[in-house]
Amino acid sequence: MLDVPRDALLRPLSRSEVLGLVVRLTIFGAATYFSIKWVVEALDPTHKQKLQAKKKAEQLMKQIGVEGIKLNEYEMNIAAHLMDTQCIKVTWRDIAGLDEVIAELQDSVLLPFQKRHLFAVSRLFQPPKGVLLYGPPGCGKTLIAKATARASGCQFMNLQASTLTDKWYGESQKLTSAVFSLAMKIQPCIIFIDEIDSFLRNRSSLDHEATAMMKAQFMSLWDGLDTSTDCQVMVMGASNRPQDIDPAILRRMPATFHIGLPNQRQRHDILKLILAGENLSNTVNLREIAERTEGFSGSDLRELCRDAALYRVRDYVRKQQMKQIARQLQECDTDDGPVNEDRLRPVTQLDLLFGLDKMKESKHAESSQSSLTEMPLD
Ligand SMILES: Nc1ncnc2c1ncn2[C@@H]1O[C@H](COP(=O)(O)OP(=O)(O)OP(=O)(O)O)[C@@H](O)[C@H]1O
Repeated sequence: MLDVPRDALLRPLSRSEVLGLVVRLTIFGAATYFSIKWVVEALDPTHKQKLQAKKKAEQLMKQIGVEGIKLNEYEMNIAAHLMDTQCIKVTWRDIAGLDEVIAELQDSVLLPFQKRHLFAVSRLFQPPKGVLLYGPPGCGKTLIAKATARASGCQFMNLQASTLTDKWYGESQKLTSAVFSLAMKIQPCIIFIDEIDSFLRNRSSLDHEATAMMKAQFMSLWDGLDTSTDCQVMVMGASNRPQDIDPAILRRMPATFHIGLPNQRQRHDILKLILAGENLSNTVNLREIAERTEGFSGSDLRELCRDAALYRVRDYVRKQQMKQIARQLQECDTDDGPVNEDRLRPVTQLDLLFGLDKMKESKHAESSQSSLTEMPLD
């Protein structure tokens, strides 16, 4: 053991010794703090993701003109899901056959946002805090959400279920709370949740504790939007399976819009819009195609038209190949004109009918596959 003289232990420390001790303690404290921070960050698998989200969020916030607002780590994470509505290409004119839905949406959802001063006089005029777009896949829900975002002039937060659910224990709740606090900070804001059924589905006893808590918290924060009359935040959900949504959530979305499979008139309008600007032959009769596409969604119709348009490209390529072969056989020189004419023939009714048959076949195969997978195994 070190033999320290008793006097040295008992005498008071000099000023420089105290100063030296304080400096050493501060350096030790700082080194410990940064080492622990470094270890925690190294152990956190989401650290890199968080840094990227922060960078993206900062960039986005600048782009959408939100500056000078202080955000915490979780709000930064959520801010990465904001969309620059000026960059959204979809407008109302890109949606066919849904004029009634669009008019209703404009009156009940957009007007209160756009003419805030007129609506401020009464609580009855407040925009709905929840809107649900529901219907089969491929019928225009996402198109409508995008066009709403563009027309509203609001900030638009585009959330996927996984943004809030695929997180460490406890993180989901912090992120959920960040969704609402960020929306309040940057309001007016629409929080859009695609496939809201997979995110806020019927609560069951099988729910993980964290999921159940996150849902309860989401609802209570949502209710909180109602407490202030000048709050300009709205949740908009889209779903193919509204029957799977928790009834408590459905109650919070009083404005519902059914976007179903298009009827014959709507199919005609959609076909006209999709084929606008295409080189069509005089033989094309879109009424006939609309009549023969019962059960097709807007997205099926787009696929049909795409196939039809491709047939002429295929024909063009074949024709060019045939011409080339003929030239080689005749061994003639090139002054007969260029081999590559750059004009495609117009789309004909036959192309559309071929596209229709192909689409019907693939839909048939799809439905027989799904009926096979739905068959009980025993
Ligand atoms: N009413 C419509 N007018 C014009 N195009 C449409 C319409 N409905 C669907 N489409 C076409 O189908 C594509 C898919 O539509 P959209 O993504 O909006 O469907 P959705 O209902 O959101 O489907 P999902 O539920 O699978 O997300 C669109 O990009 C568009 O090309």
